[in-house]
Amino acid sequence: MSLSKIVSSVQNISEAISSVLKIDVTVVDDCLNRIAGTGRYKQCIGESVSKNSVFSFALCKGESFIIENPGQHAVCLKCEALKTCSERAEVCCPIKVGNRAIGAIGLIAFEEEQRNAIINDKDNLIEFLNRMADLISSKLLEQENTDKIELLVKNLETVIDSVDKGIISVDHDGRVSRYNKKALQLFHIDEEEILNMNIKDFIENINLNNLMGHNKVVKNRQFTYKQNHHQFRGVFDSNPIKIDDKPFGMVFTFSNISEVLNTVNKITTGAIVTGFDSIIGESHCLKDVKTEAEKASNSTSTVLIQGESGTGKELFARAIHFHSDRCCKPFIPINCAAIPEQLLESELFGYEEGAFTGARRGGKAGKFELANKGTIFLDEIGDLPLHLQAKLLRVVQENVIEKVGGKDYIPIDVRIIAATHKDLETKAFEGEFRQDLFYRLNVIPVNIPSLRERKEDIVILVQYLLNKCNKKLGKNIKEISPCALDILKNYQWPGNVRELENSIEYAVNMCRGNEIQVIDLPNRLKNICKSFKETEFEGITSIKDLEKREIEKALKHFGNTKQAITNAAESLGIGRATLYRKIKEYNINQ
Ligand SMILES: Nc1ncnc2c1ncn2[C@@H]1O[C@H](COP(=O)(O)OP(=O)(O)OP(=O)(O)O)[C@@H](O)[C@H]1O
Repeated sequence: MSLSKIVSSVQNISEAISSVLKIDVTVVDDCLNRIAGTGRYKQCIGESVSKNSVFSFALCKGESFIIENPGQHAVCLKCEALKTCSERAEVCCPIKVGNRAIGAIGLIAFEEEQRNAIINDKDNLIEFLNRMADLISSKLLEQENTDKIELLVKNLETVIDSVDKGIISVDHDGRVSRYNKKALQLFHIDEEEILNMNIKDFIENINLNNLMGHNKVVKNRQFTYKQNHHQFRGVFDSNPIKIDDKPFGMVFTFSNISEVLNTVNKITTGAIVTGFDSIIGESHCLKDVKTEAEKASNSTSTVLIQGESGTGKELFARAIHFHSDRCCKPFIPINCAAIPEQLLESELFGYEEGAFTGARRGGKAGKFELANKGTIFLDEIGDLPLHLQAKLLRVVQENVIEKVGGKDYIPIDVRIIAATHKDLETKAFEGEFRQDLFYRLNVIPVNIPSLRERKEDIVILVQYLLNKCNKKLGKNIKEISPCALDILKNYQWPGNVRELENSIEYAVNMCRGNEIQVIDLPNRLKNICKSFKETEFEGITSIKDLEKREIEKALKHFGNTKQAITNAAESLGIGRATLYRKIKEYNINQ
C-alpha cells in the first residue's frame, strides 16, 4: 500500500490546505520520499528527506507532534539539516492505515507570522492535520479498492473472452449490456453495433418477460440467426441475473451448431485416419480399383462401393475421405442394416424437439448434420427402406435434409459414399431399390474384387496381418509354414479379408513356436485340407462327371436367362445348342 498511487490527489489536498492556512505543506511516503509539497517544497518533490528528520520520527512513533523551536527540540538535534534549517515552527502528523504509518504530512512555518499562527492555535491545527491525514489514507483505500475492482473486471473479461461460446448479457428490456469477443465473431457484428442491439435481434421469438418473470434457466435451445447477410443455426443457454431475488437481466451463451458438431466429431472419429497405403494388395485388379478410388477422392461426386462382405468397402470409403480435401472434416459411417427401421430416419436426419413421445428436449442432430462439410458413409445401402430412399434422393439432388418433426429444409454440404454387398442394379431393376436413387449414387462406381479373384494377394496380406496381430497380442510370430500357407491359398474365403484376418488372429493365438503350422489354423480350414487330400486318394473323376460339374457351375454362375445360357456356353467353350443338349443328357435341373 503506497501513497505513490495517489500523488496527484495528495498534491491537491496539500495545495488546498496551504491556500487556506497560508502555511507551506509537504507530504512524504513511508520511504521518506517527498511526494507532495507547496511553496519552496514544490521543487523538491521526488527527493528523499533526511533519515533523522521529523518525518522519520513521526513515521516511527506513529504520533503527531509540534516543534515550536526548531534546532532546540530533541528531534532536531539528530537531523542532518540542523545547521542549515530555516524553519520557524512545524506540525507533523503520521498518515495511517489501521496501525501502520504509510507517510507523514507536515505544516511548516518559515515566517514569524506563520509561526505565531501555529503556536496560537496548535491544538486545532493538530486536529485539522490529523483529519487531513485521514482523508489522504481514505483516498488511498478508495484507490486500492478501485484497482482491485479493475483487476477483477479484467480477470472476468479475460475469462469470458477465453470461453469458446458467444456470451451476451442484457438488461430487463433485453438491451445488450456486455458481450465477449466470440459473440462478435459468431454474429458477424462489431462493438458499436452490438451495444445498440436487443436480444430479439439475435433470437427472433424469445419471450424475455416470461424467462425473467419465472426466473427460468434455459439449456440447449435451438435457434436460427438471420441478420446482416449472415445466417447460421445455433443453440443457446440463458440464466437470469438476480440481486436479492429480483431479476435484473439475463446472460445468454451461444454456439454455432456446426462448430459443436465438429468438436464432437473430432473427439469421436478423429483417431481412425486411413490412407490408400493401408489397403494391402499387389494384384492388378486391386491396384486398378485403388487407382479409380484415388481419382474419386478429388471429386465431390457420389461413390457407390460394391463388393462382397469383408472385402474392405469401409476401408476404401475411409481412404477416399482422408485423401480428399475434406480430410479434416468429419467422416461419419452408418450401417443402414444394423439400425431398426423405426429409428433409422431419426438416426440419419435427426429430429426436432417434441417430434414424438420420448423425443429429447432440444431435439437431436442426425448423422447427416454430424457429417456436414465432411463425408457420410452409408454402408449396406441396399437395406435402406423405400420411404427413406425418397428422403435420401432429396439430399442427393437438393443438398437439404428434413428433420423428423421439422418444418424447414436445412441446407447441408455432405459427400455421400454408399456401399453394398448386394447387386444394387438388379435390385433397382426388380423394383426393390429406387432406380433414380441408384443412378444418383452410382456416379462413381468402385467394385472391389473378392479375395478369391486375387489369390496372389494372400501371401502379402498374411504377412501384413501377422504383423498386425503380433502387435495386438504382444507376440512375435514371423513365419507361416509352406503347408499352412498352401491351405490359405486354396481356401475359397467367403468372408474375404475379414475372414483371413480372423483366421490369422486365431492361428497367432494358438501358435506355440515362432512359425504358424497347419495345426494352428481354424478347424474349417484344416477340414477343407483333409477333404482335399481324401479326394486326391479317392481315384480319378470320369470326364463325364467333370463335364457335368462344370456345366452346373456355369449355370449357377450365369443363371438361366437366354443371355445367361449364351454366356455360360461361351465360358465353357461350346455352342449354345451343345450346351442345351448336354443339359438334357446329364439331366441337369435349370
Ligand atoms: N486390402 C486390405 N488390406 C488390409 N486390410 C483389409 C483389406 N481389406 C479389408 N481389410 C480388413 O478387413 C476387415 C473388413 O474390412 P471392411 O470392414 O472395410 O470390409 P467391408 O467390405 O466394409 O465389410 P462389410 O460388408 O461386412 O461391412 C477390416 O479389418 C479391414 O481393415
